Amino acid sequence: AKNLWLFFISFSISLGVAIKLLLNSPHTNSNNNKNLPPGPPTIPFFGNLQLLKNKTLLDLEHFLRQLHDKYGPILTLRLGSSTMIFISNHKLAHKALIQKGSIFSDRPPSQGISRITNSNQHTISSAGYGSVWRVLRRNLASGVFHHSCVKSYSRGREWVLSQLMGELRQHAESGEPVVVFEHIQYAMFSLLLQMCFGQKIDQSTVKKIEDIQRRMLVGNDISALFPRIGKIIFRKWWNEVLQMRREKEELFTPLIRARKDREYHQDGNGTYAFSYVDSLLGLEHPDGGRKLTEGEIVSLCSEFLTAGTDTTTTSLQWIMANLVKHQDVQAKLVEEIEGVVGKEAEEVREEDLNKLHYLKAVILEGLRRHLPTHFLLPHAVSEEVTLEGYVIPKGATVNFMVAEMGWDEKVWDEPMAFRPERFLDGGEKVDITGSREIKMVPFGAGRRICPALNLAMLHLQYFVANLVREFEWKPAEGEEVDLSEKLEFTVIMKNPLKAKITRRRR
Ligand code: HEM
Repeated sequence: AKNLWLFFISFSISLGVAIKLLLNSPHTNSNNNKNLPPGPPTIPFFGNLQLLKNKTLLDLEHFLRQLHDKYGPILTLRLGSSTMIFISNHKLAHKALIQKGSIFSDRPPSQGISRITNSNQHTISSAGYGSVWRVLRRNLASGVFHHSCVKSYSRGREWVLSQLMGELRQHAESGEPVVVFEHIQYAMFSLLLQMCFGQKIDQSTVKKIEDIQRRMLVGNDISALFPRIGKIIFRKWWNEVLQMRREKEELFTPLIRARKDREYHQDGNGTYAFSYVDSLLGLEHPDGGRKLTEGEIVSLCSEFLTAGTDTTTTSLQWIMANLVKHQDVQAKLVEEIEGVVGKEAEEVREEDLNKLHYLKAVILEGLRRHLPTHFLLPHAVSEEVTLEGYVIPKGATVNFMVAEMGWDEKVWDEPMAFRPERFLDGGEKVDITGSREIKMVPFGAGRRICPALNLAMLHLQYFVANLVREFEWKPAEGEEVDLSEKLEFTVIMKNPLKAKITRRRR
């Protein structure tokens, strides 16, 4: 069984999703007589074994869709003693995440090896709703992602963009089709590494860190199935993960120590004002005011990189694929950009982005139609609570099917079409934070909303604008853009986009 709910990967997965959820929600037998949300009949002791037939999260999603048609927008599934609630409807999600946000913002406890990789739930995404989470999240959201701090990385973004453009120009000149995913993934990774460690990192270290992050993500945490004895039964696997963790510490620790005694200033040469590590080194742990340990900082940096790269890269690829498929949308976007920056400008600058309304509409449509994470990370309730008259017991895992919400025919006109115009003036108004109402919430909503929402939007706008401004994107010869989905850590393109690019100006 796979445990890609280990961390961000809760978005991905297989039949193990169900099993892992079981482990995340112990001691819920006492829920039998409560008025839980409806669901299919269960087999005593085992629960809904049909869940296990779903090999991937995409299968599970299809299965859940059928159940929602039958039982309504909120349903209960059980596996063993675990209770899992699934919510597919935007109004209910709003009630839970916003109106009852203080109760629905907890996380299920981590099991197995994930306790080691997240330093005992000392990362933002894994921490329960309490003081550790609050301190870590505030540090990231209002420190590192503060407008002025994000702005101080604009030179980093320019540098990464120029590297990316250099690689793509070679393809344009040779006429070789480009598999854009590989290039944007590397670019996004180097960008986040700079923000994390405050310095440009050489290519071979970037590759090594990328590799170790990936290996840890795809690993199977079988040990989580048997929290008490997993370490003994799956000794080999356990040791492998510990070894990977050591490798990660060896790579990260020198980068962390390098920040310890330095002045934070921008020297114009790739050293940036204030990095994530700098903020963590200055942070006081809520338990007794101690500093964070190096191990905890490693886990937090790792979370930062994982959370930020796959999500953004996947979204970028989906958006570019749609621009290749819908040449009219691409042409309209180029026209808008050229109207704002002029035909000969070197690049689309960050200051220009706010003037590009169609660009924003294209990004939003990309996020609505091809959400990289079809589910939010699993939530839990901090106390028993009622929702729509149903009891949500403490210990249950609450899962929000956010992709479904963006495809709801009752909310969206022709939801499966790619039509950015819907977001233009006079079109469908949307608040992607979901505070007022939920229509599409690619970043979640409420207290656990993605703290990097603005940064992620900036990255998407900046890269898409520059990619289409510099090159004309067409399908590679003999290829069609195939929008089939495949689940890895996020929902990616089954057949990665292959495009032929030509420069728009010399
Ligand atoms: C297109 C890009 C992105 C998307 C679609 C996205 C989406 C999400 C979603 C759906 C969640 C879960 C919310 C919940 O459980 O209710 C989340 C959480 C989180 N994201 Fe993002 N994200 C993106 C980029 C980033 C970036 C760039 C970073 C950091 C560098 C980041 C850091 C985090 C963190 C730390 C959390 C955990 C928040 C918490 O539990 O309080 N994300 N994101």
